[in-house]
Amino acid sequence: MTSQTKQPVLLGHNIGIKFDQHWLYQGVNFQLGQQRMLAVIGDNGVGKTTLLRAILGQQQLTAGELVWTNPATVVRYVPQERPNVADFPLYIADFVELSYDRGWRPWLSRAEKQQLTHILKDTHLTSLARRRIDRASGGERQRAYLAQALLVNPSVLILDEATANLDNVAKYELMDVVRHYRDHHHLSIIMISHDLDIVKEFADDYLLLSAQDSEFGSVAELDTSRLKVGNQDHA
Ligand SMILES: Nc1ncnc2c1ncn2[C@@H]1O[C@H](COP(=O)(O)OP(=O)(O)OP(=O)(O)O)[C@@H](O)[C@H]1O
Repeated sequence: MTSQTKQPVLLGHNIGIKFDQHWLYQGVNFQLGQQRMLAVIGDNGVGKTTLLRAILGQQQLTAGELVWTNPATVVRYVPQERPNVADFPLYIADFVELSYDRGWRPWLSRAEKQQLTHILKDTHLTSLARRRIDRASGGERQRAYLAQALLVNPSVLILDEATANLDNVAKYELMDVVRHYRDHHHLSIIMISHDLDIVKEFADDYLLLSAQDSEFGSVAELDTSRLKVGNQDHA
């Protein structure tokens, strides 16, 4: 069975969102397939982040529904890199392990330590584990956010313009790790991006949001003439 014929992880049916009597969009249909990368694209202000917020349960839909095939799906989020946001006096390894809910235990279990070591290696942070996060480069910090999200073995990862503000090398380093987890760790991904090069290189499917006629399809068939976006993420 190919990943396309597997049961989808998330279905969006006839979704509409309205603020102050104004519809952002209506009749939006899409699906997130297992081990697929879905790019959410569209003009500034069309409502991409609002849709992600709905997927994360932080925004009510005005119409339609979002259906998780498995309601216990573990979802994690990687934000946009913002210079000076990560102003923590923490080592990268300590920052990454903040994901663990350790309860009353001040230490990590052996399995947790092994998982941390593994994730730091996969995100190319092993040699940087004792570097302070506030002194890391933007690309390193973004990989630390990614490592933090991956530490708890999510089945869905949401990237909100996660490559914005990164140089080309750092963008591809980050997305290569995401792709590896899609292919080898059963991860499904939803990413907002204004970077068409990244979308074409890494995404399988796209959801083009628009006030009039949103469109869902395979990236291989994406007609880029409908897009105003360039190949650069914006801040
Ligand atoms: N809670 C809210 N109440 C009223 N309007 C809102 C609310 N949340 C978002 N909006 C409006 O909805 C529109 C879509 O916002 P959103 O941030 O989802 O767009 P976007 O496509 O992610 O934009 P960008 O590409 O610029 O990041 C904007 O005009 C925003 O001001």
